[in-house]
Amino acid sequence: MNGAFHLIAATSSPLHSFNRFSCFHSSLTFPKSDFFRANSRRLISALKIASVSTMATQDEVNPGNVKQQLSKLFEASLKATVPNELEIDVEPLVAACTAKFGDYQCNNAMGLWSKIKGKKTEFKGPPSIGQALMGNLPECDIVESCSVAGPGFVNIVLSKNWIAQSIQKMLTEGIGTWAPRLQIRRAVVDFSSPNIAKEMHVGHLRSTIIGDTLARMLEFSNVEVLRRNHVGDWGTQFGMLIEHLFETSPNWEDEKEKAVGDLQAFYKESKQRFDADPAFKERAQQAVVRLQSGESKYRTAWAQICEISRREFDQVYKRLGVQLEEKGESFYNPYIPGVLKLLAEKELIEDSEGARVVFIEGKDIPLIVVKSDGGFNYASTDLTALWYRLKEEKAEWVIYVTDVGQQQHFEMVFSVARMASWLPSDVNLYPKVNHVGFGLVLGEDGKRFRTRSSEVIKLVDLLDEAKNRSIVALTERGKAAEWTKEKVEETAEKIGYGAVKYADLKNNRLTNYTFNFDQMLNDKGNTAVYLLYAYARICSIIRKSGKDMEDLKKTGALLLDHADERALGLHLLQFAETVEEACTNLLPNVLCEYLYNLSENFTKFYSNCQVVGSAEETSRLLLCEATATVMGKCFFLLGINPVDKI
Ligand SMILES: NC(=[NH2+])NCCC[C@H](N)C(=O)O
Repeated sequence: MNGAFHLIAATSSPLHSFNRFSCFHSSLTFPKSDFFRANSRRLISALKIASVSTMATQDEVNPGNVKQQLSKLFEASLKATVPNELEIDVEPLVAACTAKFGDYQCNNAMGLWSKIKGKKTEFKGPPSIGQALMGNLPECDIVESCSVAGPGFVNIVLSKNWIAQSIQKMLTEGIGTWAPRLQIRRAVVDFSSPNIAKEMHVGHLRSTIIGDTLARMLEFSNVEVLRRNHVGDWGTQFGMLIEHLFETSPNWEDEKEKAVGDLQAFYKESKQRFDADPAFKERAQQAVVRLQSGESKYRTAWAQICEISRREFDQVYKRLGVQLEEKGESFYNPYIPGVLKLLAEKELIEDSEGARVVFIEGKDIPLIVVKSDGGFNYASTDLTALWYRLKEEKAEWVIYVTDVGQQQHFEMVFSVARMASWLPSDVNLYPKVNHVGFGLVLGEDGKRFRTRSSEVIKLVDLLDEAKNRSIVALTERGKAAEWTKEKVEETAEKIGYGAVKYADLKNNRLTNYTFNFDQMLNDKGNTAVYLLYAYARICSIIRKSGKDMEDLKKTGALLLDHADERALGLHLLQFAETVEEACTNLLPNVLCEYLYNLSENFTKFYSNCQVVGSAEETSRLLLCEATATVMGKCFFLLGINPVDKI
């Protein structure tokens, strides 16, 4: 900002756009319309407000976030437009748009009109408010021109030089400068969280994939993320497992894994005995008590069973490249009595039919925190875990990724935390909690995704199949002859696992999604395979140019003269606000959609603008580089490993 403010010249038709730089520098000349004359004094004060507020908030605003930057400008304009004495506080409503009059739109006029209608102002309706909002915009480098359309929408055309400069700045300073600015420092993401001794199923796969992406987006936003695997390692099922182990393998301690064999089969056997044999059931219940009271033999057997499960889970995490830190249900167990005491002191706990419960306003059923047999349950553990995360780990945002079926459970746990004042009553304030629910994974028959014999699908097998199918596809493309076996395998893993992740993430997470290998591994359409190919193509354009990109970034200039260059540039610049939206609203599909559109924009640019060998080669190579940088970051945030050669 150069300190001098430009005012805007209005044309006779409010629908007609005008050039923002068509007026003066140091002297203020007002447009001829009556409206602007009547408002001249307020315009000047608006400009003063604008200069102050921009300075005061400068370092909070993300330089890559267009929406945020425009909102700041409209905030100043709103302050100037709404007479102070009305005491109306309005948030700027700025959104990207595809209207032919602009790139962004400010939609405040109608809402504002409904608030001031009938009051004494000079406004005659939404269009005149729109005009004023436009007229009161502070001068800036961002906007090229504005116009008012229909019921007061202010359309904004961004300056292509500003778009180009912002991209070039990102190229030299790094894409980290476009990261969201969140108000928090530490978050917990509770995801994956399978149950020990049971199969990790496709629901856990969804949780793992979605949770990892959310954690990555938060980490990109410079938030410290505690990636928590809240494994189910403390249920009553351990009584039957341990008892079965002792009875079937007296030498279990020496035999270790051999004693258990296949954990799922072992679980099934012990469950069958538990259901069929009352004497065994009795012994199993005794075993739970002895385990929970800390008897060493029982603890050792428990740890051994957990270890076997853990190793199986790790095979899945390793394939997916997902980091998690296990703090299972058992971790919180010693803290439960203390936490319940805190709740009791606040008089939140009551006796009900032998159990201890918390009644929650607006809910028909209470949250049971101590069962009638005196034992703790899933809810007592989750309440305690939440307390621990907020109070001990000092997390400011706790996010739970599970299927939508658990929504009610989490709503109740969150309500109790609010009743205990661990959380503010305003759900939008930090510390904050969110349940990130997701729908079912369906098979092609439209039913729950299972094996033909209706067993739970082993995730390792599923991922292996994605990889093997990718090897077949690469072989068909002649890569097996061209590349080493390792390279084929590595590429197939990236494509295969990437395809599974993307197929899940691209849907709105709340909807059920159908698992279909043919669809997700198709190289056309909105798939990871298509996107990975697009990325590899861009890398190869840059490689084949033979230019030193680091050098070009410093010496070359990026211009966006062709319409398709401008469209691609604008889309690149919208990365910052998109990732912020995906992250704050916990919606990875928003980022997927962005990535797909980016690839489409690039294709259009590349088919209409010659890159290598053209007069604009330097600028266009920089645009290719920026596209590869943003795409690469999107892949990273989605947990997909790109390949630069396919
Ligand atoms: N804090 C939590 N409750 N996290 C989710 C746990 C998911 C649970 N183990 C399940 O498999 O359904």
